[in-house]
Amino acid sequence: MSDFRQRALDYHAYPTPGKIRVELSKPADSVDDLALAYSPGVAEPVKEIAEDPEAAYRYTAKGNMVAVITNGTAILGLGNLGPLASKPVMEGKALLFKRFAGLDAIDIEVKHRTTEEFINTVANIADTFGGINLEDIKAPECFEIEQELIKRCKIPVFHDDQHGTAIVTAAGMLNALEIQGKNIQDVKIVCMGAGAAAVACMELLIKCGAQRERIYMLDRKGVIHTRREGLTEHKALFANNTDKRTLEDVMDGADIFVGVSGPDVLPPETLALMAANPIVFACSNPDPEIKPELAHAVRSDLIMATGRSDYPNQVNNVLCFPFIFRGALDVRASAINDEMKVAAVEAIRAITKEPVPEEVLKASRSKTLSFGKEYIIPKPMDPRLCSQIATAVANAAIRSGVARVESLTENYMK
Ligand SMILES: NC(=O)C1=CN([C@@H]2O[C@H](COP(=O)(O)OP(=O)(O)OC[C@H]3O[C@@H](n4cnc5c(N)ncnc54)[C@H](OP(=O)(O)O)[C@@H]3O)[C@@H](O)[C@H]2O)C=CC1
Ligand SMILES: CC(=O)C(=O)O
Ligand SMILES: [Mg+2]
Repeated sequence: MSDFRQRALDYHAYPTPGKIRVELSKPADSVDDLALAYSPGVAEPVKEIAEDPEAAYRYTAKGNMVAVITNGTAILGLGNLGPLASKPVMEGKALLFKRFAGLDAIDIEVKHRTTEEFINTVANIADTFGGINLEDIKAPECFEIEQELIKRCKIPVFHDDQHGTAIVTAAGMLNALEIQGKNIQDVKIVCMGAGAAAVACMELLIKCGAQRERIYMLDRKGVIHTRREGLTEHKALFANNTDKRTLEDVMDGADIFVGVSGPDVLPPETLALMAANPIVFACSNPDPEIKPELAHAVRSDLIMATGRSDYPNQVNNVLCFPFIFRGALDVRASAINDEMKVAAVEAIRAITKEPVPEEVLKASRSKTLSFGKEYIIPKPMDPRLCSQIATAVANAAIRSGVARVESLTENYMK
């Protein structure tokens, strides 16, 4: 067994199995404490909440708690390994919510027969939480699940693999284009993968100025084109009127490659076909579409990003989901809308261009970091992410009318 694999297993197993636990926020030592916490005292907030459901935010942990909910059908790039196998990833998301945004998060892995059954399960427990982060649910079911839950729930519902990924990709991409001296309206984009992350990333890049007809999306069968039959609704949105059929065909002269598919699907000789000064986001986890070492060996004019922590330029939704929920919950937003997503993109971009604090250099084991090819996006451990993204998101929620409090109270890392 490799040293890293053993260390990863030991990290999860010792000294206590798993990565999260519940802790008490009130004293529970004396008879008096118990009389307040449980019977008879607990009856008082019960009656208040029965009269006014909003009182749950005052008397329970609801307002600072996110549910991380999955069915385990698209666990990272590992595929459909089922709900229980996804638990380490979901506990990991909960760890990141707490570590980076002070939010309490609990993982819920749902076994179900039909999409409707999954939706009903989540809708029926939604009121317990301040927000719902849907995770690692495969396309195309993820689209219907998210839309239906947004309709049925009074709290923000956000499919992280769609929108968290898209927000971070858009922020990193706009910064990378600036460095490469290219205009988003002119670039030819290849997107490997046509699932949750791919569709949302491309839709957000289009909102940022990319031209739909200059995007070539591929799934396991190759290029998605207008003469292909049996396309799902979301793939059909990206059907290109082209004679190109293979990855090699579309990579010829491409400016951008976004990989949200699976490991090692981009051969170095295909990368070599790209236009001058290309941008490659190989975001499949844990193994990217091409290893950075291989990519840099064939292109010295490249900007390269992966979804991993152990290379420069980590384009990963961890830069978004803790902070967008922090901002949304701080103003009790009823939803996470496009205005809030754009505010997050802009805040992430802006932080990258500011001087990097010493503690971030230390934590990322870097001597220097400044806006450039090896630093297109902030590091996840940067404490400015929480305050700046959450504030921008909360203010966007207030401006766009989905906040349920009138002003933002500083709530960070409570
Ligand atoms: N860095 C980050 O922040 C994030 C990275 N990701 C990564 O993106 C990938 C996809 O996740 P997600 O969108 O949630 O999953 P989905 O299951 O929704 O979509 C997967 C897509 O990838 C395609 N695909 C898989 N393997 C290949 C292959 N060998 N060649 C071509 N296409 C392939 C599938 O094709 P088909 O439709 O034909 O089945 C499908 O369109 C994962 O690797 C995941 O780790 C996801 C979210 C965030
Ligand atoms: C990062 C992430 O959410 C994924 O790879 O699925
Ligand atoms: Mg995911």
